[in-house]
Amino acid sequence: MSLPDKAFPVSWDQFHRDARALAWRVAGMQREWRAMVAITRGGLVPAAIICRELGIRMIETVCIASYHDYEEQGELKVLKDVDPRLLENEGDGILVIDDLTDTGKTAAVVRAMMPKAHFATVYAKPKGRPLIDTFVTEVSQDTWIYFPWDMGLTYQEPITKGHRG
Ligand SMILES: O=P(O)(O)OC[C@H]1O[C@H](OP(=O)(O)OP(=O)(O)O)[C@H](O)[C@@H]1O
Ligand code: HPA
Ligand SMILES: [Mg+2]
Repeated sequence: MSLPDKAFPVSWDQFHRDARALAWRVAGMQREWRAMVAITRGGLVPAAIICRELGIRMIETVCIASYHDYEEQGELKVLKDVDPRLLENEGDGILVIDDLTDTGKTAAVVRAMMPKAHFATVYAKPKGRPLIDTFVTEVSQDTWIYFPWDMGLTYQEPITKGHRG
């Protein structure tokens, strides 16, 4: 696996704030949503925060698996489709949530199922941006976002070493 040029680590607290900021943006549209669709697995976390803020109680998933490393994404497999009732009117009135869009491939697969759905992600990279409607923070394409559920507390070397005498 090649290493990313830049790292963007996100704490739980920051993720909660950013997901809430996304909820504020979507709330500003003043639309009634028929349902929320979370793109698993990463979309489950912001979906839980945003459905609470927007009062949405009909939550569905679209389950997608892909092999990922920093630069390459393997083939995408849809493991579970959305309920066919949500596909009515090309997905109009459906709010689709994911943690981020990177190359835009995941969003494109789901967009093909529901072309009129509203796509919202917490973070976006430039290639994925055209595939989604609303996001909070953009990071450069050569940045890897480290989510809090993928991290743990570890010892950090001092920035300047050699203080032990
Ligand atoms: O725009 P893309 O290049 O398609 O990348 C974005 C997708 O990649 C990550 O999911 P991943 O496939 O790693 O699976 P996970 O959500 O189960 O962790 C992320 O949660 C997005 O769904
Ligand atoms: N971080 C975590 N998962 C990802 C990313 C990222 O920057 N891009 C695609 N999947
Ligand atoms: Mg994902």
